Amino acid sequence: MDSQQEPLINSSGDYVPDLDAGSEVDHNGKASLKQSPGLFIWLLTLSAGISGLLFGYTVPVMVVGRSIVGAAVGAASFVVPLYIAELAPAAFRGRLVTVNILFVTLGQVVAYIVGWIFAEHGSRGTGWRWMVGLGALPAVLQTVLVVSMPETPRWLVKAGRRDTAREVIRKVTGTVKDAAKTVEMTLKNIEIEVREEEEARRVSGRRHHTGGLLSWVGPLEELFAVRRNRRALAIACLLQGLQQLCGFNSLMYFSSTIFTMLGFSIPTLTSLVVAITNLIFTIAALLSVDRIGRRRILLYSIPFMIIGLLLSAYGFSFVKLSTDDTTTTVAKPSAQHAALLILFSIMIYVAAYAIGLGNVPWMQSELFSLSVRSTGSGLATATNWGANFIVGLTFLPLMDALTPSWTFTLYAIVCAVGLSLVWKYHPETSGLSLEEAASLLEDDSWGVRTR
Ligand SMILES: O[C@H]1[C@H](O)[C@@H](O)[C@H](O)[C@@H](O)[C@H]1O
Repeated sequence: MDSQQEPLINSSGDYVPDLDAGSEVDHNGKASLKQSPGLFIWLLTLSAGISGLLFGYTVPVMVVGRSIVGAAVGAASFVVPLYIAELAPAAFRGRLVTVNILFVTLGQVVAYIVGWIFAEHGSRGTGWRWMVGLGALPAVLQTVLVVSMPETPRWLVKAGRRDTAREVIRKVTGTVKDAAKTVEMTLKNIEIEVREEEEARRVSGRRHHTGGLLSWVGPLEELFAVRRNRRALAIACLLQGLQQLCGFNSLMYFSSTIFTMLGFSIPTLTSLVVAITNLIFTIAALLSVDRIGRRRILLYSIPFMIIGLLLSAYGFSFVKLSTDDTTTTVAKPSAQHAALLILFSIMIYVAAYAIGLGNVPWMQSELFSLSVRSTGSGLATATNWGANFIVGLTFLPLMDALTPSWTFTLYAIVCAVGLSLVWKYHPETSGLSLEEAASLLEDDSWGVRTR
């Protein structure tokens, strides 16, 4: 497999199903997260994909296998944060969505370790099959757990199952002070929003197809026809696009290639440093995102990403490299300081990413009102995987064509543009109920207080 096939296999398929999954969950009371056939399709595709990777002997079969796994992962990456956001109490929503990302980053660390163990000690012929096959274990665990999970209260209210919705809210609220009052208020807010949306739809004359193949048309129309929905979509896609176009996953996919070029003796272990930094700072985000706020945490962290990228660009200007990953070009001793500088600046970049851009975009569902929440989140997730695909495919060619220094500078420019757009358009949504957060985008300043 050459360096061009590798990113193709890495990203193929991940963004394909998100739109579909979006309409599956919007459903207007006809399907649900748990009962939907989506779950079973997801499981089937995941098993089929993993089998393709396990038993495939040619690159095309592997691309197909990886695409199928990608389809399942794409759907899950959008449904899981949406489900968490709809279920979580406002004060903990950011933290709970970040728990999901924490497990993603933990999974990445485990994957690196498994990869390293099989690369060092496994058989050359079959070791890689174990690497991909072991991915089935967490999927099976997830399947077992999903069966016992409740529907979200918002879906239940829309489906006319008010008492069950109250029961779920009660369970989630627990025994906090004034719990009974909180439960009734939450339920009332959801009901008001559902009623207002039905009323708005009636006035505008828009009709939603309930269920069936065309169930995605109504929410899609409404997403583009209503100003606040368009704004929500613009912000969600901006963040998801930025999360990938800032270049982070080129480090995830190619850090061992980069560290080999820099002359580190065990590049897989050095890459592990990247994954572990990501994990540790995602924990920091978990502890602070609801307190600091989504907007502020992005405004504080993206400048450090820019600094990290520019420092690496500077470091790369001292090292002469070849991006051909089949040959190991050991850097001269004079370049060793530059290599350490690059490692250090990459860690600054990764830490800053993990605190902000790594997780805030996944809180996208709080920007959308209920009727378009899953369609909007689906489109934004598709933007994420689309951008991921582009970055995976272009990283090595860019390193060749522009030099590593300019490639990292380019990512810094993307971050700077993103930072200014976040400053201008991203409102603070932390601590607000989903209903309050979505209504922020009504006003002309997009809910942004720039002071
Ligand atoms: O939020 C996650 C996380 O930051 C991962 O580390 C990254 O690989 C994913 O692309 C991103 O969506």
